[in-house]
Amino acid sequence: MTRAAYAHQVTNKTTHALELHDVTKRHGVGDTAVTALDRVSLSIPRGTFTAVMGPSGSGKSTLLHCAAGLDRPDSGSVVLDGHELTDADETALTRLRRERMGFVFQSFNLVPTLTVAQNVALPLEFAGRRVDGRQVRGLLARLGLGDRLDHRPAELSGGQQQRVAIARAMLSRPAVVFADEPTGALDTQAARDVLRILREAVDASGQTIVMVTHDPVAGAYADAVVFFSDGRIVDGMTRPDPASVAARMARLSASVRQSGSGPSAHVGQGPDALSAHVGQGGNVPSTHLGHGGSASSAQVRQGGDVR
Ligand SMILES: Nc1ncnc2c1ncn2[C@@H]1O[C@H](COP(=O)(O)OP(=O)(O)OP(=O)(O)O)[C@@H](O)[C@H]1O
Repeated sequence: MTRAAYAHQVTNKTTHALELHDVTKRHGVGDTAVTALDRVSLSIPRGTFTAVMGPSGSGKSTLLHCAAGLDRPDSGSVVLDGHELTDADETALTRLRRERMGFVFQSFNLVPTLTVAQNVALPLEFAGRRVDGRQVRGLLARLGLGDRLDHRPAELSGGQQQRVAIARAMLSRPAVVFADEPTGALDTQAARDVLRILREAVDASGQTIVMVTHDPVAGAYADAVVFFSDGRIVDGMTRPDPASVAARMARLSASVRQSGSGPSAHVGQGPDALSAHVGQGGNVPSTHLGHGGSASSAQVRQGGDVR
């Protein structure tokens, strides 16, 4: 490794949990090929909560898959917790996922035959690490499941099952928790409980969370929202509130409907080469959002618009 590359990794370790540089991912081949991510750059500071939003088909899931090493970009680089994923072989990726990432899915993905406590301990056991029963019980108690340790998933409500999945994702204090529509299958109250828990994990424990969601209320629990359209980051918002997020989403969806697919669906100021810098001021590291290219850049200030 060159000295510059080493310096980059060290810097990255102290500031950003996740960085995507100029990531492009195409699905399919020939005439039917789709560019799901188009030179996307994104830096997520440690201890922050980022929501990824955008119309259906805009590339959110592909982003999550590339960021978690579940899918390989065609070009560009992904660095998670200081580790370059794009160079890693499958064994190394599996280890990185087990040791440094947590996952929360819409459908909970709990093992039905295991108890709550066993489900939570499972990733650590897979990783061959010691499971501290006290830590498992303490975490579940904090998530309001202290009296459900020996229940099976089928004996829990949807919201309770998702809280188990969150405990499972967070037990090992991973560098990043990826949440894919974590409230999609929940009623309003259970969804709020889950979002509050995610928020608290960031505020109290410094957890880094990247969450894909369609729900403006969910997006508003994040520190920053990154808006996708046509495989590009086209907008960003810090200190989001549900009404502003809903308005941006409506604008994006209308723009996509008007223009169909293609670069004209791009929302934002300036030409195709848009980058948005989402900053929080002071010493808080900023989330840098960019779409590759050279021409224009934009700043999102606290709670403000891209300019
Ligand atoms: N395996 C695949 N083969 C071919 N095309 C794909 C594949 N996966 C995704 N795509 C296409 O890539 C684009 C981005 O898809 P992606 O699932 O990332 O979008 P999304 O924003 O997560 O959508 P949704 O909100 O509907 O889940 C879409 O046009 C989709 O049809």
